[in-house]
Amino acid sequence: MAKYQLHVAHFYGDLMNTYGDIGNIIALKYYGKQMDTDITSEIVSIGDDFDPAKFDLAVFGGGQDYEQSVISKDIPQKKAGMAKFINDGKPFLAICGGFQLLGQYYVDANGDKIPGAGILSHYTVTQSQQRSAMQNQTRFIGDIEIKNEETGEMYHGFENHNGRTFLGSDEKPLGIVQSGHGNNGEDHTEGAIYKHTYCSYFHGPILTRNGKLAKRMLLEALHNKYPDADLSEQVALKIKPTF
Ligand SMILES: NC(=O)CC[C@H](N)C(=O)O
Repeated sequence: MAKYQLHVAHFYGDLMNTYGDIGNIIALKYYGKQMDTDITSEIVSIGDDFDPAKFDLAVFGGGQDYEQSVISKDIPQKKAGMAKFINDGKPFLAICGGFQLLGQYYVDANGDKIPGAGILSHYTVTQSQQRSAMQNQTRFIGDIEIKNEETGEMYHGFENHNGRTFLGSDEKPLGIVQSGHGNNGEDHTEGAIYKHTYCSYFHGPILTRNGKLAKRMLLEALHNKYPDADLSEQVALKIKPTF
C-alpha cells in the first residue's frame, strides 16, 4: 500500500466520457503511483448524493448536448456539495461539457439554454450567438496548444466543441492559445482556473498528455488531506510521462 490515499469523485462518469476522458482517472492513478499515492475513484451520477467530505479530487468529463441536458436537471441536487468542494480549494478537473456545466449556462447547438451549476462565473453560448461576425464558423475541432501565464507551462490537447465560453472576472484562463481556437476563438483564452478548479476544452485526455497539470492537482490534494506531511519528495519529483 502506498503512503498516501486520495479518493476521486468522477462526476457523471457513465454519461460524460468524450474521447475517453476517463483516461484522466487512469492518468491520476499512474502519476499517483510515482508520488507514493494510491488513487481510488467512484462515479457520482444521476440520483446519487454527493458528500464533498468523502472526496479529495473531482473529475467531470465532456459529453454531447443531449447528455448535458439530462445532467443539468440532476445538478441542483449536488450543487451545494460541489460548491463547498470547490470553495474549500479541493482540486477539480472539468472538461468541455463538464466545464460548461460548472458555469452559469450553456446554449446548445439548437439554441436551447441549459442551466449550469452556476458555481463558476463563465457562461457558454452557441457559435451563432457569438458576438463577433463568425456566423459561418462551425465547431472548433483540432489540435491545440496553450501556455499558462503564471508557470510558463505549455499544455497540449485536442478540442472539439460547439460552445463558445466567456470567462468571468474572478476566473483566469488555464492558458493563452498559441495554436488552435480555445474558449471562444476571440480572446485567446483557453479553459479556466478558479481556486484549485481547472477547466479546459482539452480531450486527449488532458492529464495523460500534461503530467505537470496532474502533478499540480495531486500535490494540492495531498497538501489539503495531509497538511502536516513532508511532501518535499513529491514536490521535487520529475514525473515520468505516459508516453
Ligand atoms: N466535447 C464536448 O464535451 C462537447 C460539449 C458541448 N456539447 C459542445 O459541443 O460544446
